Amino acid sequence: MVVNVHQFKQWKRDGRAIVVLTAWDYMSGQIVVQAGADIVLVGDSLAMVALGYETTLPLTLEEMLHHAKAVRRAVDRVPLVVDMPFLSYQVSVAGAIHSAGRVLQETEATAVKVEGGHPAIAPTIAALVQVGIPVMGHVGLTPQSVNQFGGFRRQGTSAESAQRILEEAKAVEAAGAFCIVLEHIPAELAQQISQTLTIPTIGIGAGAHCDGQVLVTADVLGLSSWQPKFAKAYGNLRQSAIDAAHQFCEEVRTRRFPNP
Ligand SMILES: Nc1nc(=O)c2c([nH]1)NC[C@@H]1CN(c3ccc(C(=O)N[C@@H](CCC(=O)O)C(=O)O)cc3)CN21
Ligand SMILES: CC(C)C(=O)C(=O)O
Ligand SMILES: [Mg+2]
Repeated sequence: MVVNVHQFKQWKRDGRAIVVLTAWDYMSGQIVVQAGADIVLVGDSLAMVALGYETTLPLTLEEMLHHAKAVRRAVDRVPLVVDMPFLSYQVSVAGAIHSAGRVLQETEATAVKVEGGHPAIAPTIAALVQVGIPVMGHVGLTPQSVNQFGGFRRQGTSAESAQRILEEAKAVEAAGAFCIVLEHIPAELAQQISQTLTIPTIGIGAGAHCDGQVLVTADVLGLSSWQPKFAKAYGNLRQSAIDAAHQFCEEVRTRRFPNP
């Protein structure tokens, strides 16, 4: 049965962990679907993982649409969430509806994800939900604010900023988001937010008390050239791939491939 986004609230009440994995093309989409992810996220981390940028900021809406369409061809029965790129939703509420509407229309995504909370983004989330676009929120380390933060730094480490992030999370829920990503914040803060909200929290570098977890799939596979400290590699695909490609190079140079 196809899961709809509202059922995840019941999963939270049941204590059933929600697993989110990212994808950036057809092949990575197939891999995470076959692995059994509950939600596939076309994260704007693809700017760094698949396109080689140093931050997520250069990714455009057009580029995201291109990647999300490829992922969609691999994702059939699992909810597909697409990150709204920097500048595609912050300028105005009407602009956000237009951008997010294009994502649903052109990629057949189930929902979009936007970074931030109160006061700037919550009204935008409410407007998207009102026109029928489900929204996943994202607070804490919101990578599109990397220049404001002065690096990909852990957020919510002072009492004041922890309070602000809690308020943002509440505003995101009140605006109608169906779930919320908590990124790179102290575990105790993530626990407090998870206990306060009725929508599920999806942690990344936010401790063990979130209702679900997300990681960038390239990190999980051990495929990334670089990954955050909080990520865990369950494989070593990068070295396996280099070894395989290197073996091909050697066999061609020594005339062992192709065989007669
Ligand atoms: N491969 C990959 N995995 C990710 O999880 C990920 C991306 N890319 N790109 C988008 C964002 C960026 N993320 C990041 C990136 C770096 C740190 C990190 O290493 N933070 C250091 C401090 C860095 C600094 O001060 O500049 C830390 O100790 O908190 C954390 C999250 C998470 N996201
Ligand atoms: C890591 C997740 C939450 C994300 O926003 C991304 O991949 O861009
Ligand atoms: Mg993102």
